[in-house]
Amino acid sequence: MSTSETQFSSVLLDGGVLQYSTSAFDSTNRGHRLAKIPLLNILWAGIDDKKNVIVSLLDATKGKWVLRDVQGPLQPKDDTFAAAEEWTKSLMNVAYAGLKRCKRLRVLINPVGGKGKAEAIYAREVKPIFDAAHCELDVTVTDHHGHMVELAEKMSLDYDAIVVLSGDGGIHEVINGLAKHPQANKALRIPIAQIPTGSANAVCINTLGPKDGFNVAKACLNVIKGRPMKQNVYSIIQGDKTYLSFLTQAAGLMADLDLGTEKLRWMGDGRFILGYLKGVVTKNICPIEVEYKLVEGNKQKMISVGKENAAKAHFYEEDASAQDHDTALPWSEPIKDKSEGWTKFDKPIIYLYAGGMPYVSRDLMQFPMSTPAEECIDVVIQAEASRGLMLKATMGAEKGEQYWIESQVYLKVSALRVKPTGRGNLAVDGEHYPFEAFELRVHSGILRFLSLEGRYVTDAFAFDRVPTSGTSSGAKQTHTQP
Ligand SMILES: Nc1ncnc2c1ncn2[C@@H]1O[C@H](COP(=O)(O)OP(=O)(O)OP(=O)(O)O)[C@@H](O)[C@H]1O
Repeated sequence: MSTSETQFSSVLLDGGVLQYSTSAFDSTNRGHRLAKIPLLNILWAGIDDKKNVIVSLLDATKGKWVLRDVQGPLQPKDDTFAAAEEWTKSLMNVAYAGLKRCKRLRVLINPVGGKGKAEAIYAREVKPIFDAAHCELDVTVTDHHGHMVELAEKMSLDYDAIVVLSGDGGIHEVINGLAKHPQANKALRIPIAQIPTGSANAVCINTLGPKDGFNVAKACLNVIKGRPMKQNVYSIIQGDKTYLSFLTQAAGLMADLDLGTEKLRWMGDGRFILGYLKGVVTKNICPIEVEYKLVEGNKQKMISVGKENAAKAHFYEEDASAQDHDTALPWSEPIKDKSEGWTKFDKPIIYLYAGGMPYVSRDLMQFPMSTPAEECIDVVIQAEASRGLMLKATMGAEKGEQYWIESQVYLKVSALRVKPTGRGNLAVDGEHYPFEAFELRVHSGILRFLSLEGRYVTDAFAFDRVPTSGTSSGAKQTHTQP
């Protein structure tokens, strides 16, 4: 791309970066700072009514992400205008290469999730960024629990993405609403993105990485520039009801710590640590029987596949609109294989935790082997262990180090059955569910989350760690093989 020889002479496009001297746009700026902005961060380039060239961008050069308009007046010569127009068009082409511009967004805001600041965050940070990218916005603020289910169930399907300002409970409601939509197959294929305004915000932590998981501006950039990434969905059949889940199913300590700390939402994700410590002190045995269909139970084998998958992008190649939307939803078909191929877990359990994304919160990478690509769900069963070992499991939990603890059984399964034998808590995607028997199945190729990288960002996990002997070797897990 050529640059204009007028006031754009110091603007360069080099290696995917827009590089400019601040004086090129702003003659009042005497600093002449050299700014380098990745093309990814360019939201818009154009010429306004007053003949100002404006480039809207997210500037992260000083650590904090700031929405910035860099602009400069055109010189009153026709050829300058033509050159500037060509320049802005070229910049837009490279900044949006292969991507749709001016996305139509269905924005749903939960005003009570997390610290209860979603509406203020939307007005102050989110809307200005979406406006700068010329997105078309259709916004609703929820007014009761379950409202997102109702909105998703009835929504028009004419959107490029559903943007959820909420925690993971909001996403859970959206997918369950979409599943009830008269055109559920098509509805569930609309890409979903989260803006982190809940407590755990696992969708953001996994797709943007733990460092940027609470970065609202980057989450907005993901909405604008992200592409649909594969995301498994799990059907949970409980009695005569079917629910969908995308993140976790927890019973025992891990459910108690989530549901038992809901009144502490003001603490943000700190409430989960408090809940875990309380659970270690009481160390209750979870009254459940667990059966599963094993896909892989060897931690070392999982590591080699996991490492490969973690480095790849898992974007959908096909156009979502080209899908056959008339096929029956997979979970509406009856379960055929009632009895064959199931393995029963035969030890006392402190908790059962199944999940489809590595991070369940910023402080806990519970499922480091989880990738968007596999047709299975990762299951962790914490067999009865000493309090010391359970506390040890918190050390390095943000890097998934508890994976190596032997008493933590780690499995990849294609189906899971849980049957309570007493009283307790069941949390699905962090939401409260009846503590009753359920069966879970895995479904791939339906749901899409927006992502910039096409993978879960698990760089903190040491895939190349050499197992040592002793309580944390983990590699000796063999009793779960079929
Ligand atoms: N206007 C509202 N009034 C009351 N409850 C609401 C309203 N809107 C949404 N909710 C409920 O708020 C609950 C919590 O939402 P959400 O899960 O998104 O936040 P969180 O629990 O703080 O975050 P996370 O799930 O990331 O830990 C959900 O059960 C949802 O139904």
